[in-house]
Amino acid sequence: MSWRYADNNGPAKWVENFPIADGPRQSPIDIVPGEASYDAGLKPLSLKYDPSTCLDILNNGHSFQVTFVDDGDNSTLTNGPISGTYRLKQFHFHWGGSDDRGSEHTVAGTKYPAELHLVHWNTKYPNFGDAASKSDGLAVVGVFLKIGADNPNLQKVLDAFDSIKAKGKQTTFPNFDPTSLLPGSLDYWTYDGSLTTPPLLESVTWIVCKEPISVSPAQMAKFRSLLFSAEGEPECCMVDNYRPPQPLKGRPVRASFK
Ligand SMILES: NS(=O)(=O)c1cc(F)cc(F)c1
Ligand SMILES: [Zn+2]
Repeated sequence: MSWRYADNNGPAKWVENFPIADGPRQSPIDIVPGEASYDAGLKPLSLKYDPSTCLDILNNGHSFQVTFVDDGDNSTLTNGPISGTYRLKQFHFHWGGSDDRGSEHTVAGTKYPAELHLVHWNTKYPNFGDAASKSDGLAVVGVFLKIGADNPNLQKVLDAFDSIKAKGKQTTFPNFDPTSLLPGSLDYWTYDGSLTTPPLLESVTWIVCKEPISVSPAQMAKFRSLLFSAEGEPECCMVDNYRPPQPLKGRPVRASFK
């Protein structure tokens, strides 16, 4: 099914082919800080990434993603709200057609221009695909991007865009350290949710960082230079590739900080 983000194939239509879109633990959500409950039992996040596991960068037609070798425990997430070890599989972003929108999660209704997702899978399962179908299979760390100073670490990713402009294009992307994209504080909110794109599987422990990282207006323009379309197809700019907030349906949102 060729889902996208336009009126005819976007988030409001996904339920036709993916009925879980109306499920009990869908993502993203609007995070209301005043309604989150501080949980002193939540541990700090332990993110330990090995740049040598960074493999390539790909335009998959919905976003671009940087993919990692995940055949060992070289790049992992432990502690935080999760138990066990989760391996980094890929990271990708969601962004808007202008700086007033683009993030998937919102904070008391505030939209950020973009949101980074670092996707990890639970090593109690044999691989990512299997984990993605389990209620405790995935853990995604979300980081908001806020307009401000140029971000030199992000620029390394943007510099690869000329090679992956169209859907299906891929190029090698060695030795990138995703730690360089994390904010100074790893204070976070956490709740049980889902993939925010089809198949919308309800297998994600969401870990959303309170502190954003910076992105400059020129860097945001670079995000918008990618295409949803493949070579030879009519050019369609890759923008507004975000799902809006979904009903909380009674789920608790916990904060790791006061
Ligand atoms: N956008 S997201 O992080 O929820 C996500 C991650 C993933 F690995 C696959 C998906 F289809 C969606
Ligand atoms: Zn995502």
